[in-house]
Amino acid sequence: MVKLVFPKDFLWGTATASYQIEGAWNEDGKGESTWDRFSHTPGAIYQNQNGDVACDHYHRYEEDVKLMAEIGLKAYRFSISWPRIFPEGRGKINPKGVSFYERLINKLLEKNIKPAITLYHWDLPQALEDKGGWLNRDTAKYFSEYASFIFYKFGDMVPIWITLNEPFVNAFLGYAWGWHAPGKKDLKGAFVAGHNLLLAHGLAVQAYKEGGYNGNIGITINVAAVYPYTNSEEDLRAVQVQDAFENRWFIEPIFRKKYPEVIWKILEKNYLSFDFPISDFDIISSPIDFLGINYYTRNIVAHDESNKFLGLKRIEGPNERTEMGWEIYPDGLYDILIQLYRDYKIPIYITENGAAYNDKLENGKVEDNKRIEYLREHIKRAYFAIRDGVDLRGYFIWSLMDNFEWAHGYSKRFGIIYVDYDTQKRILKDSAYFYKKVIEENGIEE
Ligand SMILES: CO[C@H](O)c1c[n+]2c([nH]1)[C@H](O)[C@@H](O)[C@H](O)[C@H]2CO
Repeated sequence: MVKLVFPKDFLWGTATASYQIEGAWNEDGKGESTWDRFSHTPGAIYQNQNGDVACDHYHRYEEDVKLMAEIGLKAYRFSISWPRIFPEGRGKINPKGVSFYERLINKLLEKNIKPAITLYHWDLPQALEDKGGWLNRDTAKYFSEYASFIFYKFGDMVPIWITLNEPFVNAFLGYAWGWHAPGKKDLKGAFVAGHNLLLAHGLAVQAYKEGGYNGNIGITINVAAVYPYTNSEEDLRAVQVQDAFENRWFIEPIFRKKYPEVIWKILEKNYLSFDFPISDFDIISSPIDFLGINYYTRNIVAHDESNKFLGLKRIEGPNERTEMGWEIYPDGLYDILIQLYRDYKIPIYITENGAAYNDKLENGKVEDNKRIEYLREHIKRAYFAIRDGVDLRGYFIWSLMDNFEWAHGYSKRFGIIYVDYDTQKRILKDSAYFYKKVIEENGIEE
């Protein structure tokens, strides 16, 4: 067996998000978030579950950091709950919220685990949503105020900063299709929300750079490698359109100061015009230090004129799928890494990769062999991408522990740590021991 050894300082981590693990939804002065409101709305979430308690990480963070150290993590990606810091989104600060994150960061540093902070992972202060949320351009300014405060408090303690998690998902699932908070259904509004999210990103990057902090800042984008159903001209064009919409819409403004032309033309054809000030793109394209990508699966697309927006349809792939119904396609990770590095020549972190399986706790163990296989195959593709020239800096498994999977509630388990929600007991799955070995050996058997 050939050993695939990663670069010496390659960062092995896991990822979580505040609303999905913290609980304490209205404790110690925290303000309501859009996800508190959305998950309290009957019918929004599987079995009307919510994140009120989640993994109770707010109270159990010390135990959780100990488990991270037991696995040997080099880094831990987590998000800060904006309304836990600014209950109303801006103005009054909640000192108990600041103290929680200060204690968490110090615990991580004590264990030599690098904190990687996501400033915003979708839990917007409800008070700002009440003023229009991401449809209101002022929210971008409020975000930069929030970010500036967080940088002021933790900027010299934290080496990796991510402004936003997946603006595409927040904008389109939250403002176009109604599947996520705030549950709106307006396609034009989703593009406006997406633009204001990018503006918020750019303002936060400017604040970070003006602060002279010594870490790195970037953004996390969800990406799925795209393949044609056939090699027909029409299907090849469908690939271009899908790639531009789902992968590049939030990347091109940062690196090229404009939205992908192919989509812009479709919007104009559908009478969706936007008067985004050109000066916004100078802010949005403030130079970042890395691109974070979340990769889970690929898309196969075919031309479909009955789809009046993008003119395409998705085709199910032939391979095995995870509990989310997502096709397992590790080569897609290699392909998207090669494509993105070819186009933007910027350091990349895989800020999320992982799989949901119907894990069973039996005799105190969780034998999640399918997840181990999923992780092994994707880690191998990460290695091959580095071998072939990609400046890949790190890999974060989604997720450290089972948690609240948005509209699916607790029905999908992504963790390498099993959470018994009745007792809040944590049990390392076999995949945690697999990952411990990968980290110890800084590599994997081919
Ligand atoms: C296509 O998957 C997306 O890129 C994606 C998958 N995931 C995500 N984004 C989010 O960043 C996480 O909060 C989810 O818990 C996680 C698992 O669903």
